[in-house]
Amino acid sequence: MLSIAQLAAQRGNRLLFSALSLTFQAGDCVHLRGENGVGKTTLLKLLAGLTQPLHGEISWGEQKIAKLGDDYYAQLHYLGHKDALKELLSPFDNLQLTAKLAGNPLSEAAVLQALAQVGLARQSDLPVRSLSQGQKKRAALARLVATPRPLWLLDEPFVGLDAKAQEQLGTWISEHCSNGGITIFTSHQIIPETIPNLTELNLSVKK
Ligand SMILES: Nc1ncnc2c1ncn2[C@@H]1O[C@H](COP(=O)(O)OP(=O)(O)OP(=O)(O)O)[C@@H](O)[C@H]1O
Repeated sequence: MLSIAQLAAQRGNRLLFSALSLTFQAGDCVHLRGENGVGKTTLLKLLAGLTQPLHGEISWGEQKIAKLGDDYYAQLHYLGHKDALKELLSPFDNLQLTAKLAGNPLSEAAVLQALAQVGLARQSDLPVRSLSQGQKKRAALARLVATPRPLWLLDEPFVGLDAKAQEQLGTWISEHCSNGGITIFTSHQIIPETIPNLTELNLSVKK
């Protein structure tokens, strides 16, 4: 369970939201909505432990994430606007390196299988800089399928993907939540119908 209590966030000198209290249970699949600049990315970064709140607490289970540190990071996948890929390395090397740095090394077969699942079997050895935007997004998404983690925090994960890949990602999100995972994602796009049980959280009306 992920919970936030009396959370307030400020960027620059602007208060984005305050007194935000929410609980996300196992199986929750949440579409974080709201107008540009309302603070959706900021909230995802706070939940990922990448930035600090002005006030309030975020807890995973019974413990504060600030206290859990690496034990909390090992529970989540965060995919931001930037794909966090090393442009000179291949999708294969990127995925293997990321998994190793996170303390979950993957076998060569597991890396290749994940890349095949995201449709990059033929591009697995090309430098990321030579891939299209959608292929780069797929390379980043390979982390989700390669290493199971209960919490997925995804910022605009559908951007750059073709219709089929959007549907596929929708299916993975849906399966993840059906299996007791939590997914919180932002999207200004139409959500694929492959995510049937979606909760909407509009940050504009929570402010
Ligand atoms: N590093 C920063 N320094 C100062 N202000 C920032 C910084 N990052 C974001 N902001 C401001 O914080 C506000 C919220 O930004 P955020 O990216 O969280 O919005 P968002 O709801 O995700 O928007 P969008 O729908 O456009 O992606 C914006 O007004 C933005 O200008």
